[in-house]
Amino acid sequence: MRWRQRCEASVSATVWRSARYGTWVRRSSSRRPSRSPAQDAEREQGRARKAVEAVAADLMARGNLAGGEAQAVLEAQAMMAQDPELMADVERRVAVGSTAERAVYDAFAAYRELLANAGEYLAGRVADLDDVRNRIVARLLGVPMPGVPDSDEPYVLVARDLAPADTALLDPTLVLGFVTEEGGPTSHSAILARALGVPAVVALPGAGEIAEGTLIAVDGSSGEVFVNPSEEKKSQLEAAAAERRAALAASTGPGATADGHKVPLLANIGGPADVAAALEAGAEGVGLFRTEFLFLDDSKNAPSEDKQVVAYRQVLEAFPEGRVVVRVLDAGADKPLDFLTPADEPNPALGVRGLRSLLDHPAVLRTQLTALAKAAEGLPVHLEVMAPMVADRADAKAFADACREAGLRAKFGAMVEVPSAALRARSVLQEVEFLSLGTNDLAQYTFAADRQVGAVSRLQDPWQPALLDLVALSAEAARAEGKSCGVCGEAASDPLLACVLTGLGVTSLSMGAASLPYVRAALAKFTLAQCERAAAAARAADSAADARAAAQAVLSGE
Ligand SMILES: C=C(OP(=O)(O)O)C(=O)O
Ligand SMILES: [Mg+2]
Repeated sequence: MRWRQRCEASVSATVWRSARYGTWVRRSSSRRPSRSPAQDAEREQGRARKAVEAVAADLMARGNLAGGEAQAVLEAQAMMAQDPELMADVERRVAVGSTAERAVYDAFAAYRELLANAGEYLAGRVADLDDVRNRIVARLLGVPMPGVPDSDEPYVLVARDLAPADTALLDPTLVLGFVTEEGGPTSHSAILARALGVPAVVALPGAGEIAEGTLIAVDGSSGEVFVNPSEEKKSQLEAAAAERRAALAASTGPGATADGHKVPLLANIGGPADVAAALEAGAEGVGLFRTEFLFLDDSKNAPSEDKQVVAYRQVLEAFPEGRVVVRVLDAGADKPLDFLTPADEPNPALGVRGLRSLLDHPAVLRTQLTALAKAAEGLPVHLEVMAPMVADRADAKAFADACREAGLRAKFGAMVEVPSAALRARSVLQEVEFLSLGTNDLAQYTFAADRQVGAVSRLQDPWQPALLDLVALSAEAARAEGKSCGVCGEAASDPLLACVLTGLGVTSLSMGAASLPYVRAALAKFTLAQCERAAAAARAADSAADARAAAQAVLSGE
């Protein structure tokens, strides 16, 4: 039997027996607690506060033990637990009669909805929030915390989903791989699996049917899980894994092809908390700083200029002399904000979002640009600022004018997320100095396939030749204008596709920190001419699957 699911996590393979994550414990604390009225509000509020503090301290302690990327994730979780607004909400709910556990559950539910609707990146944090809630509720109920199985034997962990707090302390000599039924490419279980260096396949339908003790092979590079694999399959996978490990170990320094064509490898970050992981993975800078996180605390008002200056400066200081590309607020559609996004749009993805929304609220854009200008003052960093959802030259001009008016000393750029901007890239480039391809939205608008609707995910595949054509058009236009054109959508994090994008003429690649070593190793294996041949072969195909196979065939010399 063989399951197949898109590659979501690390790129190596393992063959071992499965063991199940303690889901019963998880369920006991993730179920909504009953609503028996609290007798003594003050006492309940005290219990809630104590539980929150204990869970935050436990998460911090686990982070200290784990170090590295896991520490940043766990510290972010501890901050979620201690969020003053959440605590105030819990106390309000207790004051009107909830028990502490029920109040925690309901307050987290409200926050959860906000995150889930805030776009792919932030939606990926929902699992972390759920875990914090489960831990607090478990403590209040006096039941054991969620946890991984105790075992002296190495095993492959099969779970509905994994919490960072458990994943962080896993011993990679015991846990040889993960398979989860839930989660996504940006979920922390996938990210931490990559950091641990074990193969993982996430969001695999039917994973829960794998019985404890079954022999399974997990191929993180293809996203395949083989149940009871043949001897031949086992040795094939083991040989491929050994080869990849050797390539990864040899991959350091700036991104470049085998013949020295430089392709700067940059990190996508969602805020200062992601900087440590980016540096550790050797990011040469930041290619996409999503600034939406700053706007989530208060859905009614924009954050003050001072608050923004502090957050931006923290990021800029981390990359002295490096390049940091900041994207101005991308509100609307999958990232709605009450004070900016019209409530009654019949089709929000085609409505007032991204730059359109900022041009309708010039004061919000002005504050953000002024804050960026102040944050960069006196720093040697190469600041670049770009706008999401630029459709044409007029959009690009309006953005560049706003940047100039704010006194911003930076390069101004346009994201290419709307097909019209790719088709008329040379015209857009008359107003701005660089392009950055947001392939997630570009796929959505090219194929009229909502990125939040699973039923049309076939069309969201960045290997679709039509998408590759638009990438090529943008890169050619930038080259003709002597300007740069990077990719900051998910496409850049697929090592094989990264080689194809390079062959199409893209000048930098930006991705989640965890993908950087894999992309760096893949690029270093091939010359620019090979990447160009792979790109031509992919564009000549008629489907995403054929494009991938054609590029693979060229690069493996078939
Ligand atoms: C990078 C992109 O932006 P986001 O995913 O934040 O919309 C994109 O659309 O590819
Ligand atoms: Mg986008």
